[in-house]
Amino acid sequence: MDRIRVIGGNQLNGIIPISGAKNAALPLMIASLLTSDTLTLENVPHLADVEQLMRILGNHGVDLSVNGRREGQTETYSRTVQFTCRTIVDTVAPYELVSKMRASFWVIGPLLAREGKARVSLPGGCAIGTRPVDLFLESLQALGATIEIDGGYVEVTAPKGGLVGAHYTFPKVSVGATHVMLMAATLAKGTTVIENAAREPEVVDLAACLSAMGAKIEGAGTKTITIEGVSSLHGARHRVLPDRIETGTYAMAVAMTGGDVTLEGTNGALLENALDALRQAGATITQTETGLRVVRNGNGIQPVDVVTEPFPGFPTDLQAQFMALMTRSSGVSHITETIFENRFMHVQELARLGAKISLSGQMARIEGVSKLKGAPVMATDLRASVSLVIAGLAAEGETLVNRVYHLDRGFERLEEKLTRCGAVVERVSE
Ligand SMILES: CC(=O)N[C@H]1[C@@H](OP(=O)(O)OP(=O)(O)OC[C@H]2O[C@@H](n3ccc(=O)[nH]c3=O)[C@H](O)[C@@H]2O)O[C@H](CO)[C@@H](O)[C@@H]1O
Ligand SMILES: C=C(OP(=O)(O)O)C(=O)O
Repeated sequence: MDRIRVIGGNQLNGIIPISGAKNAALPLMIASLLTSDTLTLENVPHLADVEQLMRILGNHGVDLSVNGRREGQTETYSRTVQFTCRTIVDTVAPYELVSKMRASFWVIGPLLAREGKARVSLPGGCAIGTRPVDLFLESLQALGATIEIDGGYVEVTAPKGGLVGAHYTFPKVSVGATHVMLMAATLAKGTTVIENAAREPEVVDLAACLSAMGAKIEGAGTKTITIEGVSSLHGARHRVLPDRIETGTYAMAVAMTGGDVTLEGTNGALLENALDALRQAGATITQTETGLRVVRNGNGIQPVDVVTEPFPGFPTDLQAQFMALMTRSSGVSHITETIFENRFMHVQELARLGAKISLSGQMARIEGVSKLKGAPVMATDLRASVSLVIAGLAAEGETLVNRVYHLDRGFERLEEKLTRCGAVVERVSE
């Protein structure tokens, strides 16, 4: 199994191209199930989750055509991919495919809207909490669907005349359930109003793509989204927005090691809250014409308290990385996780490197230390894994990060991007 070896101590200097966002690409790809025309997506990142979703979509009848790399900028693997689903050949999403990745459950919305039925395995994904699907089911029921759970599968059926628009208030903000209700409502009869909708940039990106496909959507990016159902959607061309979590991750890596890096092709407006925290920690961050420049020279890392919240709050997907940074701060900081109940699996691994962290319920207290020392570590989820790479970049000696497949789910060419900026990071196969 592959591992990532990090030799700490080097600053980061140079350019890191930011890829298309995993968490936007996945729902955008799923939206291709809503039309018999071709949906062309540019800037699709080359990630294990994207490849897995391609297999899942193929199973439903989506034909794929991959058209090479984007031009003009520093080379990335991000590609233009055409998705064409002339007919849905199977409305079953089987356990073997869905259990590997939570977002694959989201096919339930388009399959239901277009075919009137779906049978989708309950999902898998990162081990960061229980992650129920009650909000998906409740919101689809609001559109008239009937739901049964059978043998680990959700069986969902639309009423005879198809889904019907409705007014639904999410009792809790859910990114995935907002994506799914949004997609389903585009083909429902009449008007749907989603209250307490997720406001994440990835929801806005999906709404923009659906609108380009002929959907009538207002309010994406606010708490209330209104959708006027249409009888069919058509093809479109859409560019996946830059990955704000990858952006924040590399910004935190630079804040950790010191140096001067431009995160190319990204936009600070996607993660203002996290950038504010980084500025308080001592980094200088400026938007330039080509991307986001992150500099930390001379000054140390200041302790900063953060609380994870739905957008526009501090993202839970940057919590582990920020904790890694705080392990080297010059004081005591607190990080409170409010989204997932079990997203502190990196704490004990950071402790292997010498971090001083104590947990009390959903709050971590981090006492900064003057040095970390490399060690073998293992993470159980994607963002926790990359937090260990960040810690390793500032640790003395060698850090070996096991279970690299987590990293491959969400970071395109991580070791290459870091190495080009002066880090010593390599993949070792055994
Ligand atoms: C592929 C993708 O985009 N994944 C992101 C998405 O996950 P995902 O869409 O799964 O996360 P949600 O926003 O749905 O989850 C937020 C909270 O709502 C709870 N919940 C959710 C659905 C439900 O039916 N019932 C319920 O109780 C969850 O357990 C969690 O406590 O948003 C999360 C929160 O920003 C991010 O960490 C993930 O990276
Ligand atoms: C938690 C994540 O992914 P998923 O929702 O697919 O588990 C993530 O991207 O950090």
